[in-house]
Amino acid sequence: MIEAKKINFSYSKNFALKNINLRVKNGEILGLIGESGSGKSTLLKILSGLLSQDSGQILFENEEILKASEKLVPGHKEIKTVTQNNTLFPNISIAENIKYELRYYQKSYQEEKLKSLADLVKIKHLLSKYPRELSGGEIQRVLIAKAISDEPKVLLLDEPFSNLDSIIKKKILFELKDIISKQNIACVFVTHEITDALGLVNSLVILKNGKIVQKGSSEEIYFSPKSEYVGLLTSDGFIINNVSLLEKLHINEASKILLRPEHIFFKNTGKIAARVKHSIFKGSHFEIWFSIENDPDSAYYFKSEIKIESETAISLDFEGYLILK
Ligand SMILES: Nc1ncnc2c1ncn2[C@@H]1O[C@H](COP(=O)(O)OP(=O)(O)OP(=O)(O)O)[C@@H](O)[C@H]1O
Repeated sequence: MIEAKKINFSYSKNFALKNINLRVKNGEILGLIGESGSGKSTLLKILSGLLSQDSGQILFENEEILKASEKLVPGHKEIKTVTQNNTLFPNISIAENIKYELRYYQKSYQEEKLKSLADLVKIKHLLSKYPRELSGGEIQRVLIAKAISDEPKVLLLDEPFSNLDSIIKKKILFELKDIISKQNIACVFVTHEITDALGLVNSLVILKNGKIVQKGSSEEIYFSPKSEYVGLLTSDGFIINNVSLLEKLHINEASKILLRPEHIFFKNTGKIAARVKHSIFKGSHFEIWFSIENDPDSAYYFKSEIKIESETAISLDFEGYLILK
């Protein structure tokens, strides 16, 4: 288990992490989400022992770990981090790069482990190549294999899947979740792609300007965002807080709502008159962008199985939108 207690840290006057408390149990994944510059990577560096907090503690298996400034070699051997940076040795093969992590084990174990890791992240065909011969996504898969090779107790993932194709990414995410649960690893997963995180994590922490603004399960965060910031971070959506517009939309019970595409229904008998502006082909569906008839500057979209021509007059209903405080 890894835990952060009352962590404070600042680089300068411009940015600070403030009173960060979080805990990740063994076998669980905590998703760390926040806009660019909110402090996700900084927090990960503190958790991994690469950066020293100004105050507060990091506990690993209930014991405080030394700060980076208190150690000869920063970091912790049971805590592995994967970032987007290529940290492979350039002049040895991919197989040798991975086996380097396993250098204290017998040769037969190294070979066996290499084979199972290569199967897992689909890099069998790359083992004899050199890092310079690999694409960005292939390097990321090798880095993941390296990080989990020595079965760490804590795995910190800083957007390590950003270069992967969607199908292989999903496959690796599911398999990684399985490994984390079977090997009882505590994992913190930083991502911009909230859709990657929602189904993967056991809990989510949302950061804004170095502060935790909401914690909870994916469902809690998605269905009960405490603020505009959290609501818009977790999915596409529109904030409506203009009273006269809310009235025009027949929404009387709130002064601010989050309207997501899934809350908008195309109905012949809908209460709201709208006009289609664009139909954008998205493969599995069309994004139908429209404006409200009596507010021509408004721009919202819903998902539709069929294309609807621009300038078509349609009627809509809004159901299930979230009321924001
Ligand atoms: N070494 C540094 N020295 C000074 N300021 C820094 C340093 N590293 C990061 N910062 C600043 O600290 C803030 C938080 O940066 P951090 O990289 O933790 O954000 P992030 O949430 O991971 O962002 P992103 O999603 O863009 O990677 C930013 O304002 C950044 O400019």
